[in-house]
Amino acid sequence: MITTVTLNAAIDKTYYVPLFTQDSVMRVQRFYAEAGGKGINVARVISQLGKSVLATGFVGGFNGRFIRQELDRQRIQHDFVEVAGESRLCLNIINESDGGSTEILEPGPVISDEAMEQFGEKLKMLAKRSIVVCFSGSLPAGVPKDFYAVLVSMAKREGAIVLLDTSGEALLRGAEAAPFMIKPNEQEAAQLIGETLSNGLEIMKRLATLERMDIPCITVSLGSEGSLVYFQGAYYRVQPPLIDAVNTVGCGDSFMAGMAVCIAEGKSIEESLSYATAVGSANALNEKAGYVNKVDVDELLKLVQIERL
Ligand SMILES: Nc1ncnc2c1ncn2[C@@H]1O[C@H](COP(=O)(O)OP(=O)(O)OP(=O)(O)O)[C@@H](O)[C@H]1O
Ligand SMILES: O=P(O)(O)OC[C@@]1(O)O[C@H](CO)[C@@H](O)[C@@H]1O
Repeated sequence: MITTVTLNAAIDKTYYVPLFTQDSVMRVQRFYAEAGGKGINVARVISQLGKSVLATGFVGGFNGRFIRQELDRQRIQHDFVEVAGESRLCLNIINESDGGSTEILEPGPVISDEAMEQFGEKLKMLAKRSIVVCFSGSLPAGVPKDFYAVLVSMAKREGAIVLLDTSGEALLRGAEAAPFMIKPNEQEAAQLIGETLSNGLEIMKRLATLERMDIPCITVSLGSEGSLVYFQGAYYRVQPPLIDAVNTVGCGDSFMAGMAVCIAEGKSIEESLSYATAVGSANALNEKAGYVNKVDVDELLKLVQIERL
C-alpha cells in the first residue's frame, strides 16, 4: 500500500475568469471544488492511475467533512485525525486570457499537541503496512518546524520508503531525517544549499554533495522544463513533451504520485522518472488540480526524454 500524508488539507477551489484584473469585480465562468492539499492530490492521482492508496493527515470542521465525503465519493481510502477548527480553503484563479494562475492559500487550523500525538500513533500503524509513505505540503500552525523530521524518522523505522515534498524550513529540517526522495523546485533547492546559483545543474550537484544530506534521490522540478535529478551518484535530465497546458497547479503532486507508484513497484530510476514526468504533464492538461487521465499519461510517456548527464 502507498500512504499519503497531508498535514494541512484543503478544499481546493479553481476559478476560471476571462480576465484577471486587480481591484475589480470578476465573474467566475467555471469553477471546481475538490478535496485537496498536496498529499490528497497525490492520493487522488495514484487512485486515477489504478493503484491502491490511503490518505491521512489532519482535517477539521465543515471543510474537513467535505474533504472526507469527496474522498469517499472517489473511493479513496482515508484515515484522518479530526482536529478543532476548519481545514483551509485554497483558491487558484486561472486567467483565461493568458493562462496565468494566482493562488490564495489560507493558513489552516492550529493543531494541538494531543492531535499531533494521536497522528504519530496512526502513522506508526499505517507506515508498518505501507511500502511507500509520501509526505506533502506545508505545515499547519501549532506544529513544530521539525515535525516532518520526526514523522519521516518514524515511518522509516516502520520499514517504509519515505518521499517528502515540502518547502522552507519544513524541508530544511525534514531533509535532515534523510527521506528516500525530496522534490524541491529550483528556488527551494537554492534555499537548501543556502546560496543562489544561476545554473540548475550546479544547484543540483551542490545539493547532492552536501554532507548533511543523505538522500538517495533528489529531484529538482522545473515546470515545463521537466526536472534535474540526482540518484545514487548519477545525474539525469528529464524533459516532458511540449503540451498546451491548461492548469499546472498540482503537476508536482502528480509527479510525486508517479514516483510513489513506480518506487512501490520496484521500477528502475529511469522508468520511474519518465513515468512520473508523464503523470506531471498529464495533470497540466486537466482543468482541475491534481487530476490525470490515464490515457493521457500513456500517450505522453512515449514522448518523455531522459538523458544521463
Ligand atoms: N507546462 C508543463 N508542460 C509539461 N509538463 C509540465 C508542465 N508543468 C509541469 N510539468 C511536469 O510536472 C512536473 C512537476 O511540475 P512543477 O515543476 O511545476 O512542480 P511544482 O512546482 O511542485 O508544482 P505544484 O506545487 O503546483 O504541484 C515537471 O517536472 C514536469 O514534468
Ligand atoms: O500550502 P501547501 O501545502 O504548500 O500547498 C497547498 C496547495 O497550493 O498545493 C496544491 C498544489 O500542489 C494545492 O492543492 C493546494 O492548495
